[in-house]
Amino acid sequence: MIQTVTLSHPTGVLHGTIQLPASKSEANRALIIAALAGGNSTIENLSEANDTQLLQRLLKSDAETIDAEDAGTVMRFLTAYYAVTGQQKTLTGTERMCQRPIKILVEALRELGATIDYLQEEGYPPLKIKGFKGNGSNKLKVRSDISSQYISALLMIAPLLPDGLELELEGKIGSRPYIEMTLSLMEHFGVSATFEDNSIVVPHQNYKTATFAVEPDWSAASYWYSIVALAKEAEITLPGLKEDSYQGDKAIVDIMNRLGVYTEFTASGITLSKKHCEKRVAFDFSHCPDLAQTVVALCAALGVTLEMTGLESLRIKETDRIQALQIEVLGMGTSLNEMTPGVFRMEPAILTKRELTFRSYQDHRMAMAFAPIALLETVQIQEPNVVRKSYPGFWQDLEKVGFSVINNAE
Ligand SMILES: O=C(O)C1=C[C@@H](OP(=O)(O)O)[C@@H](O)[C@H](O)C1
Ligand SMILES: C=C(OP(=O)(O)O)C(=O)O
Repeated sequence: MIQTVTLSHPTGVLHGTIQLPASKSEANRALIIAALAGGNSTIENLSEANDTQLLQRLLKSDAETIDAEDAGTVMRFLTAYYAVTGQQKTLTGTERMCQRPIKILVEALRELGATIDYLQEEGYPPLKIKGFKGNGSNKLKVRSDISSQYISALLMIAPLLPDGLELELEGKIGSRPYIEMTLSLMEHFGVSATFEDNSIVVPHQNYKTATFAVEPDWSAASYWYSIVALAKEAEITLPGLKEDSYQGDKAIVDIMNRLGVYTEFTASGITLSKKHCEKRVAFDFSHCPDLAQTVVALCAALGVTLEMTGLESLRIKETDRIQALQIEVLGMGTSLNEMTPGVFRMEPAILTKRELTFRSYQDHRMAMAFAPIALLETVQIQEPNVVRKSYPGFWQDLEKVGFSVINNAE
């Protein structure tokens, strides 16, 4: 039996204030660093995202077998955390998590002295973390064009290594703002590092306890930008969002300024309102990959010609997000095609027949990206519970601004 949610909006007119969930990316870094710091740090506004609630539980768990479920940062960050703290653990996850590569991180940790075995396929979870014997190595070359999470995981444990760590990043540095977020949170907890060109140096040092307040999630804000863009009339206030945020997904401000949404920064957050929308846009998602689904769904709904680069990392996330998008936009009468390697293009819809039932592929961002289309016509989203990963209250927030949200089982 497939659970679905049926969405519509009676008027297309929306005004309201929405308190976004806290950033799971910031929260999960703060949890790992606070655990490495020892003592009693305080993390304020900890995210209600399942990825964060899960990590908080697992860090307190004495279990030998740890299930990271579908949470990438939990899997990657805990692999490094258990290694450096010498904890013997079996680390597993969902079927999809065991298809998300982790070889780059495991090989780096092995070079530093960790003993880690693959329990099934070489290069993938589940892992058996068996111990750590520092071997004096503190210089690593690590590929940075697959996932920044490997880099962030190594950086957070780096100050505990006897001689610190010197990382040389090889290849294109993807999702760079997440690496910078990691270094910023490390600094907040007393650890200094340098990041010049493709080299990051973290001397041996101790973390200090601290108080850290997690910001509201800019990735979650992207769905509210889409809602304003598709509304007949709208003014939505999102308290707590800051222009000088640690989060790279604040890039949504400039992206959506071209797609019909104006952002006013106020002392208490941001207020979104409608403005002119361009008919042809091009964006590079190399440093904000989690925004791509939001933008594809919106441009398909608006009939905007969209060209995109920087989508490589989407293949190995909660689902193959490129393939999922290519399938789902077909139901909207358009297609997303790779014109040349790495360059994707989507033209305005040419078909009028629209089958607006969207699959979510066990991916929270597929469900949330396509939901705003309910402002144009009734939409069904399958497996709506996937939003718990980052934004458990998403459907309830839609109801706060007048959406009809009907849960049903097909
Ligand atoms: O470090 C993080 O918190 C994240 C990094 C990104 O992954 P990649 O670095 O694999 O692109 C992003 O997609 C993910 O949602 C969260
Ligand atoms: C890819 C994501 O998260 P993770 O990699 O941590 O599973 C996401 O939240 O879009």
